[in-house]
Amino acid sequence: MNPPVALTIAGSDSGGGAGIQADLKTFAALGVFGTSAITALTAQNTVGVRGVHAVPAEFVLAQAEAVLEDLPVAATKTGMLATAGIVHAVAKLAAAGRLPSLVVDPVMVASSGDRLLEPAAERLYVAELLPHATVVTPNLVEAEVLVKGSIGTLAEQREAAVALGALGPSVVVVKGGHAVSDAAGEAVDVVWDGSTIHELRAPRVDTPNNHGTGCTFASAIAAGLAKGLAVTEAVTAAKTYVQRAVTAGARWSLGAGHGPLDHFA
Ligand SMILES: Nc1ncnc2c1ncn2[C@@H]1O[C@H](COP(=O)(O)OP(=O)(O)O)[C@@H](O)[C@H]1O
Ligand SMILES: Cc1ncc(COP(=O)(O)OP(=O)(O)O)c(N)n1
Repeated sequence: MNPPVALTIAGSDSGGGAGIQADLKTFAALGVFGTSAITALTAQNTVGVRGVHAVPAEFVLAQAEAVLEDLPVAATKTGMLATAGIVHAVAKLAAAGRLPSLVVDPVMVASSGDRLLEPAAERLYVAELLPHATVVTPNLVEAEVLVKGSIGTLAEQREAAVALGALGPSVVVVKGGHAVSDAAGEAVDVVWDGSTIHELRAPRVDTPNNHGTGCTFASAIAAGLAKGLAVTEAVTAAKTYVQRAVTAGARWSLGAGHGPLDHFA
């Protein structure tokens, strides 16, 4: 029997911890056949991003269309989209109904602090891409940019999730890997499912090896959707998967900075 197929539209992380590399490892670990459209090459390691070489938007589309016209893609995930041109092109594809079960991880800045998205592209997420998302998964900083407000408490994280829901996605997850003041010892993600809010909590793993957590979480959601899970089930399963990968990756010592997760734990 054929495996389910998922497509990731994201950037390459030469260090292997985040981006396309994390997405494809996640898909494979979860029994999903992964395909990709690469938006940018990054010269990156666990310490930081040394350079970004964006792919022209037309060639990102050419990759996605080559995959979509041949393979039975059941779920899609976007990560680093790099430029306003690429966000616009991907949004047009989504608006045409070509990107099934779309998980949008609005990657803006790496954990090292390096920018991964042109500032001019931020407003296009709101205006063009989020209305077509099945799930959007901003971290706290990305949620602050998208809702134009600051998030310092769990109550504000919840308010941001509701505000993002008004922008069009079916489900919103405001991730709490970057702690808020009243979530001591836990990584708390706030989920708005279209009508109600709930929290996904897990013990915060004390480790520097957290590079690629966001990419891994969003791809795990896409993998769950490709396998036919309901959206909130896919989100819950992704939280369990990322917790396992962070916990196992904490045993590793790869690189001098923020090391990768163990996707095959
Ligand atoms: N140290 C940690 N321990 C446990 N879970 C974590 C940790 N860091 C991040 N997570 C989880 O990983 C997922 C990605 O979150 P986050 O790190 O906020 O995203 P991003 O990588 O986009 O900044 C979330 O489910 C979050 O709760
Ligand atoms: C090519 C590329 N894409 C995305 C990221 C960011 O990864 P993410 O998992 O969102 O977060 P950090 O671990 O970097 O905080 C990246 N670094 N490179």
